[in-house]
Amino acid sequence: MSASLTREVIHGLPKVLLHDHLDGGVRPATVLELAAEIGHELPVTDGTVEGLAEWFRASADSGSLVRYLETFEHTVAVMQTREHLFRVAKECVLDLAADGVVYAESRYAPEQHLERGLTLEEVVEAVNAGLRAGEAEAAAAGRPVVVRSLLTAMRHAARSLEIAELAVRYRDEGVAGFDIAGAEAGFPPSRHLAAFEHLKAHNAHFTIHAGEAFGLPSIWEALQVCGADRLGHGVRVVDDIALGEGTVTDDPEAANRAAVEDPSSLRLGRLAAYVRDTRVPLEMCPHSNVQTGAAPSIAAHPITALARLRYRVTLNTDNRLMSDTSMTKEMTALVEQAGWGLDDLRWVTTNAMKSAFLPFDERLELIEGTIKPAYARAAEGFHP
Ligand SMILES: O=c1[nH]cnc2c1ncn2[C@@H]1O[C@H](CO)[C@@H](O)[C@H]1O
Ligand SMILES: [Zn+2]
Repeated sequence: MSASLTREVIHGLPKVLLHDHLDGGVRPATVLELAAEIGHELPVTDGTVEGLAEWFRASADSGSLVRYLETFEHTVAVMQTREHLFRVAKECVLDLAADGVVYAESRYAPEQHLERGLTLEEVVEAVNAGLRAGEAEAAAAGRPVVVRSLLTAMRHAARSLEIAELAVRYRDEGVAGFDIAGAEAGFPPSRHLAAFEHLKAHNAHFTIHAGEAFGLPSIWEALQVCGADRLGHGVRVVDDIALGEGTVTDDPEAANRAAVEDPSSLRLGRLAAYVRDTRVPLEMCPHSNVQTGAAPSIAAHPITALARLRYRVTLNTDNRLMSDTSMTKEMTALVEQAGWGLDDLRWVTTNAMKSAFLPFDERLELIEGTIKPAYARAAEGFHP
């Protein structure tokens, strides 16, 4: 089946994206134009869109999360006014719609957009307005997409309670939840307990970047101390899955094979079992992980073993600009390099929709009304 599952077919499939950074998906042409407008100096001087796009990709391709994150300086710099935030948010929605995304959660850290005098509220309102404008334009063009935002607090900073309060205040105006991001090592999520307590007191949703650059203690804290609804990445849960004398982490390619041929040869530790038993959604981002060194390659990415073990796996882009990716590209890479088929793509899409921070009835409507029928039609195409 996967032989005819071409990039074009995949492009036409509905997709659900839970983990996409607004400041990680700015169009390179927009970075170039806005940087010139505000006088922000960019690291490449040839003045071409291609040169800048390549600079982001290559700089992010360092094997280090810290260096990957340094590139955000140049997108955050051009997202400091109402007009610019509106434009970036609107273009994000249009780009996602063009990629076949039908539901997305776009995250960003309001505290990073105050350099030119905006308040936190003004930042959120400008992004919201841009998202709504993008939805309207995409719908008018026949590509309807629902986009909600997640407000991120930076884990090295100290504003998480304020940002959590902001997320609760704007929950009925398009903000679906909260997130913690930034360099992981040395900044455990438990530093932000007050924020999580506030969210729980108000029955609000949150996810935490955990188990990306740092391993099991980070995942354990995110779930058992903080109470996260989902895990951003979570890929290092495989440190707690034994294979032979070692773990999946030691030989992920062998683990992917073993998960298909003999799943019982993979033995889950207590934490790995807890994550699977309680159906914790994993927001997995293969290309980003290869760039930051969290995974060796697409073929050997643990997403395949975790999918075969029936974890609640979702597929995401993380940062479309830095990781030079899209949902179509993530899906196509798994089909071409990791043996995924149409059933797998439908499954991760449905998993993501089930795990969205959107009211249950709205999730169900997208699953029943949009996702299932489109995948059923695609499946017929393979069996005429
Ligand atoms: O993969 C990631 N891991 C941790 N932090 C990230 C990742 N991608 C982006 N950000 C951080 O999240 C901020 C808000 O969107 C970005 O500015 C970046 O610093
Ligand atoms: Zn991320």
